[in-house]
Amino acid sequence: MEEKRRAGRGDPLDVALALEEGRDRPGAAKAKAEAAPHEEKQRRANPEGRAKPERNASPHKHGQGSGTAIAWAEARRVARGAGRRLAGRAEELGEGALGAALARGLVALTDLPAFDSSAMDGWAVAGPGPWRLSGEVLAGQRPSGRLGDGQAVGIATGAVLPPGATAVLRREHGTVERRADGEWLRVGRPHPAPAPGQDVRRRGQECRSGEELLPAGTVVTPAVLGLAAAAGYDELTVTARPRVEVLVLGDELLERGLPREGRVRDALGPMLPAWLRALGADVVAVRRLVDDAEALRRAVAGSDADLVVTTGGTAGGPVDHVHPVLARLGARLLVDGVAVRPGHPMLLAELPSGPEHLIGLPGNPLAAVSGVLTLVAPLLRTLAGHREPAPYAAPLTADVAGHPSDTRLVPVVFDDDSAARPLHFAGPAMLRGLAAADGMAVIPPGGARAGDEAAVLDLGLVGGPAWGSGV
Ligand SMILES: Nc1nc2c(c(=O)[nH]1)N[C@H]1C(S)=C(S)[C@@H](COP(=O)(O)OP(=O)(O)OC[C@H]3O[C@@H](n4cnc5c(N)ncnc54)[C@H](O)[C@@H]3O)O[C@H]1N2
Ligand code: MOO
Repeated sequence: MEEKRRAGRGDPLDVALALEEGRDRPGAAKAKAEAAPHEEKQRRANPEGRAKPERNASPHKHGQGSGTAIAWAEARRVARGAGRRLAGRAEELGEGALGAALARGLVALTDLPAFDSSAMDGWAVAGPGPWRLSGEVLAGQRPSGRLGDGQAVGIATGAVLPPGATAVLRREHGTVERRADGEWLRVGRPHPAPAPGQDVRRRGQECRSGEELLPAGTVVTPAVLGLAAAAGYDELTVTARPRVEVLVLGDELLERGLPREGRVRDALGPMLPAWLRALGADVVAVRRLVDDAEALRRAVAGSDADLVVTTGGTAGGPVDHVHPVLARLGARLLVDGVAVRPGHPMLLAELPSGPEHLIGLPGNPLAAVSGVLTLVAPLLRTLAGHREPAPYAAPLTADVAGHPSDTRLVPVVFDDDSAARPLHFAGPAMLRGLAAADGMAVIPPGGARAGDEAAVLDLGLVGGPAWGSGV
């Protein structure tokens, strides 16, 4: 009871800091789970799930308990609905297409297999044995003629079945006898005679020409490349990759060497581009900017990307320039703060000119990742034409303390039974938990108990398979 009251009254930042120091408080989680409304319940109670009215960017402080934060699930919906699928374009069939989404369904350009062929090395036979044996047909060759009943020809796996052949006898199931009148093939004991059609791959077994093999929106994986090649494609029509520019803000950031004199290494510059590519983006530039409003304004206004992602400067500190710059650019804030920990100062803005959207990720590295999962991934999926991944849930192995009113995203690893074990070192400024994690569990306001099913966001495969462009 005491725990419950403490948690209910606690400053949200206190809770975040307690977690950052690894002082998870399972008791508080239990108590609050009973007291606080579950986000999903709130959503059901408001099935419309409408976004808060959009606001023009204001130069004033945001994301610091100003009351503008929207629920986590709502923020994802707003981000998903903020853009439109980009146009399709032809892409050579190869690694360059990996990670893009098919703009049209993949329709077979041929029957597969394209012809009747042998599934085994052995002999193509016609009718019942013994068979008089002559010649051989290898993969890629045309058979020289028709087989009559009682005739056989040597055949390799994948070779065209000669017309008239009724079955294939595997090499290990037959014996060849040399006689004065030629070579004769018999079924070797104890094997049965091949049934009609045995070990024959029939034309069209896998698909008929014109059949849809994969729907539009399928992400191009290595397997899709293989299937498309088999089905006759030299290029694919894929949805263009959203062009994304990353602006890393912060005078305190170092590109190399050890942290020193109050400065820290930039952890986001090396992390975000690969992550964004895995989400289907074409990362056109990563720029580090000093904390200067005019430099930021020029960089945003001058960008020709579809989406600009900034890191840092989202809060209300003395050199946090993102809000004022958006206000100067006449941006509309679609999301200005999200009820999620970490990451609550994240924002999504629509710009009147230049890049269509800007997503401001908080500077704390795990908070930035929370912004990637909450705003960037849903928007990129829409722009890139990716389908929504199937959600999945896993039981938690331990109680997880909740925030009184916000969703928490907590790094977890799957154990041998596919249960999710919450990791320590999950404070907003930490990456140690995340780097060891398989996913991020979504902990509703109030927390969750051991055994509760928690939704888990995949990390390597955020929002779909992680096939980057490789560049
Ligand atoms: N008075 C308040 N202050 C803060 C609040 C609040 O509610 N009231 N919220 C805190 C939270 S939560 C977050 S998250 C941060 C978000 O701040 P910004 O987006 O403005 O980020 P910065 O101030 O620029 O940086 C925060 C922190 O992260 C470090 N950082 C920034 N960029 C990087 C990078 N690329 N690699 C590694 N580390 C980075 C930076 O040095 C700071 O330590 O605001 C809190 N403050
Ligand atoms: O809690 Mo902040 O949003 O560090 O991430």
